[in-house]
Amino acid sequence: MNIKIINRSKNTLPAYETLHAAGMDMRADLEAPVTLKPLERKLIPTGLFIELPEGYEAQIRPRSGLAFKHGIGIVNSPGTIDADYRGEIKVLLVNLSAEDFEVNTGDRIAQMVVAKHEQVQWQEVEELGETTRGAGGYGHTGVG
Ligand SMILES: O=c1ccn([C@H]2C[C@H](O)[C@@H](COP(=O)(O)OP(=O)(O)OP(=O)(O)O)O2)c(=O)[nH]1
Ligand SMILES: [Mg+2]
Repeated sequence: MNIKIINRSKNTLPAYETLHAAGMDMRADLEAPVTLKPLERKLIPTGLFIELPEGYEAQIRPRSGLAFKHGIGIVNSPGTIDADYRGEIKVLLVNLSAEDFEVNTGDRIAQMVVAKHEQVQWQEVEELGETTRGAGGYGHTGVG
Protein backbone atom coordinates (compact mmCIF):
# COMPACT_ATOMS: atom_id res chain seq x y z
CA MET A 1 0.00 0.00 0.00
CA ASN A 2 1.10 3.59 -0.56
CA ILE A 3 1.35 6.02 2.32
CA LYS A 4 1.90 9.74 1.83
CA ILE A 5 5.08 11.02 3.46
CA ILE A 6 6.90 14.35 3.69
CA ASN A 7 10.63 14.05 4.24
CA ARG A 8 12.13 17.22 5.71
CA SER A 9 15.13 15.31 7.05
CA LYS A 10 18.65 15.01 5.71
CA ASN A 11 18.11 11.24 5.38
CA THR A 12 16.65 8.92 2.79
CA LEU A 13 13.16 7.57 3.47
CA PRO A 14 12.77 4.79 6.07
CA ALA A 15 13.22 1.45 4.37
CA TYR A 16 12.81 -2.25 5.03
CA GLU A 17 16.36 -3.56 5.52
CA THR A 18 15.51 -7.13 4.45
CA LEU A 19 12.96 -8.72 2.13
CA HIS A 20 10.32 -9.63 4.72
CA ALA A 21 11.16 -7.17 7.50
CA ALA A 22 8.14 -6.03 9.51
CA GLY A 23 9.65 -2.69 10.42
CA MET A 24 11.30 0.12 8.50
CA ASP A 25 14.33 1.58 10.23
CA MET A 26 14.00 5.24 11.18
CA ARG A 27 16.92 7.63 11.24
CA ALA A 28 17.66 10.54 13.54
CA ASP A 29 17.54 14.03 12.01
CA LEU A 30 19.46 16.41 14.25
CA GLU A 31 20.95 19.91 14.13
CA ALA A 32 23.88 18.60 16.16
CA PRO A 33 24.81 15.29 17.81
CA VAL A 34 22.81 14.48 20.95
CA THR A 35 24.26 12.72 23.99
CA LEU A 36 22.10 10.61 26.27
CA LYS A 37 23.62 10.23 29.72
CA PRO A 38 22.78 7.13 31.78
CA LEU A 39 19.00 7.07 32.54
CA GLU A 40 18.48 10.22 30.45
CA ARG A 41 15.63 10.38 27.91
CA LYS A 42 15.41 12.68 24.89
CA LEU A 43 12.93 13.20 22.08
CA ILE A 44 14.76 12.58 18.82
CA PRO A 45 13.33 14.17 15.65
CA THR A 46 13.10 12.24 12.40
CA GLY A 47 12.04 15.03 10.00
CA LEU A 48 9.24 12.74 8.76
CA PHE A 49 5.52 13.50 8.48
CA ILE A 50 3.05 10.83 7.32
CA GLU A 51 -0.62 10.50 6.43
CA LEU A 52 -1.84 7.06 7.43
CA PRO A 53 -5.16 5.80 6.07
CA GLU A 54 -8.05 5.52 8.53
CA GLY A 55 -7.85 2.18 10.36
CA TYR A 56 -4.04 2.11 10.39
CA GLU A 57 -1.48 3.08 13.01
CA ALA A 58 2.30 3.18 13.00
CA GLN A 59 4.17 1.68 15.93
CA ILE A 60 7.58 3.10 16.86
CA ARG A 61 9.53 0.21 18.26
CA PRO A 62 13.05 -0.16 19.67
CA ARG A 63 15.85 -1.87 17.74
CA SER A 64 17.09 -4.95 19.56
CA GLY A 65 20.73 -4.36 18.55
CA LEU A 66 20.80 -0.92 20.19
CA ALA A 67 19.00 -2.34 23.23
CA PHE A 68 21.42 -5.25 23.62
CA LYS A 69 24.68 -3.46 22.80
CA HIS A 70 23.99 -0.03 24.32
CA GLY A 71 20.92 -0.33 26.57
CA ILE A 72 18.94 2.05 24.35
CA GLY A 73 15.18 1.73 24.65
CA ILE A 74 12.07 3.75 23.88
CA VAL A 75 10.29 5.07 26.96
CA ASN A 76 6.76 4.81 25.52
CA SER A 77 7.46 1.64 23.57
CA PRO A 78 5.73 0.96 21.30
CA GLY A 79 5.03 4.58 20.40
CA THR A 80 1.72 5.10 18.63
CA ILE A 81 1.37 7.27 15.53
CA ASP A 82 -2.33 7.95 14.99
CA ALA A 83 -3.84 8.10 11.51
CA ASP A 84 -4.93 11.69 12.13
CA TYR A 85 -1.49 12.90 13.31
CA ARG A 86 0.17 15.33 10.92
CA GLY A 87 3.10 16.43 13.07
CA GLU A 88 6.69 15.31 12.92
CA ILE A 89 7.37 11.74 14.03
CA LYS A 90 9.70 11.76 17.03
CA VAL A 91 11.30 8.96 19.01
CA LEU A 92 11.60 9.08 22.80
CA LEU A 93 14.91 7.32 23.41
CA VAL A 94 16.19 6.38 26.86
CA ASN A 95 19.67 5.29 27.82
CA LEU A 96 19.42 2.35 30.23
CA SER A 97 23.16 1.71 30.25
CA ALA A 98 25.90 3.04 32.51
CA GLU A 99 27.68 4.75 29.58
CA ASP A 100 26.90 7.92 27.62
CA PHE A 101 25.34 7.24 24.20
CA GLU A 102 25.71 9.62 21.26
CA VAL A 103 23.08 9.94 18.54
CA ASN A 104 24.03 11.43 15.16
CA THR A 105 21.99 12.38 12.13
CA GLY A 106 21.45 9.28 10.01
CA ASP A 107 21.68 6.82 12.89
CA ARG A 108 18.98 4.16 12.77
CA ILE A 109 17.37 4.69 16.17
CA ALA A 110 14.05 2.84 15.91
CA GLN A 111 11.80 0.90 13.57
CA MET A 112 8.31 1.69 12.39
CA VAL A 113 5.69 -1.02 11.91
CA VAL A 114 2.48 0.01 10.12
CA ALA A 115 -0.46 -2.04 11.37
CA LYS A 116 -4.22 -2.25 11.00
CA HIS A 117 -6.32 -1.62 14.05
CA GLU A 118 -9.99 -1.59 15.00
CA GLN A 119 -11.99 1.20 16.56
CA VAL A 120 -14.65 -0.36 18.77
CA GLN A 121 -17.94 0.70 20.27
CA TRP A 122 -18.71 -0.31 23.87
CA GLN A 123 -21.68 -2.56 24.55
CA GLU A 124 -22.20 -1.95 28.26
CA VAL A 125 -23.49 -5.05 30.12
CA GLU A 126 -23.86 -6.39 33.70
CA GLU A 127 -22.21 -9.83 33.14
CA LEU A 128 -19.35 -11.09 30.99
CA GLY A 129 -19.12 -14.57 29.39
CA GLU A 130 -17.71 -17.34 31.63
CA THR A 131 -14.28 -18.86 30.94
CA THR A 132 -12.01 -21.42 32.63
CA ARG A 133 -9.48 -18.65 33.36
CA GLY A 134 -12.04 -16.36 34.86
CA ALA A 135 -10.32 -13.53 36.71
CA GLY A 136 -7.01 -15.41 37.12
CA GLY A 137 -3.98 -13.55 35.81
CA TYR A 138 -0.58 -12.17 36.67
CA GLY A 139 1.01 -15.64 36.76
CA HIS A 140 -1.86 -17.65 38.25
CA THR A 141 -1.06 -20.60 35.90
CA GLY A 142 2.44 -20.85 37.45
CA VAL A 143 5.87 -20.21 36.08
CA GLY A 144 7.34 -23.63 35.15
O1 LIG B 1 6.63 7.83 19.88
C1 LIG B 1 5.79 8.64 19.48
C2 LIG B 1 4.48 8.65 19.97
C3 LIG B 1 3.61 9.61 19.51
N1 LIG B 1 3.99 10.51 18.56
C4 LIG B 1 3.02 11.46 18.02
C5 LIG B 1 2.04 10.76 17.08
C6 LIG B 1 0.83 10.53 17.91
O2 LIG B 1 -0.34 10.48 17.10
C7 LIG B 1 0.87 11.72 18.85
C8 LIG B 1 0.19 11.48 20.17
O3 LIG B 1 0.78 10.36 20.77
P1 LIG B 1 0.10 9.69 22.05
O4 LIG B 1 -1.36 9.55 21.86
O5 LIG B 1 0.90 8.47 22.35
O6 LIG B 1 0.46 10.75 23.18
P2 LIG B 1 -0.47 11.49 24.22
O7 LIG B 1 0.37 11.77 25.39
O8 LIG B 1 -1.75 10.73 24.43
O9 LIG B 1 -0.73 12.86 23.46
P3 LIG B 1 -2.08 13.38 22.78
O10 LIG B 1 -2.86 13.94 23.90
O11 LIG B 1 -1.61 14.41 21.80
O12 LIG B 1 -2.75 12.22 22.10
O13 LIG B 1 2.26 11.99 19.07
C9 LIG B 1 5.27 10.48 18.05
O14 LIG B 1 5.65 11.27 17.18
N2 LIG B 1 6.14 9.56 18.54
MG1 LIG C 1 -3.11 10.25 22.87
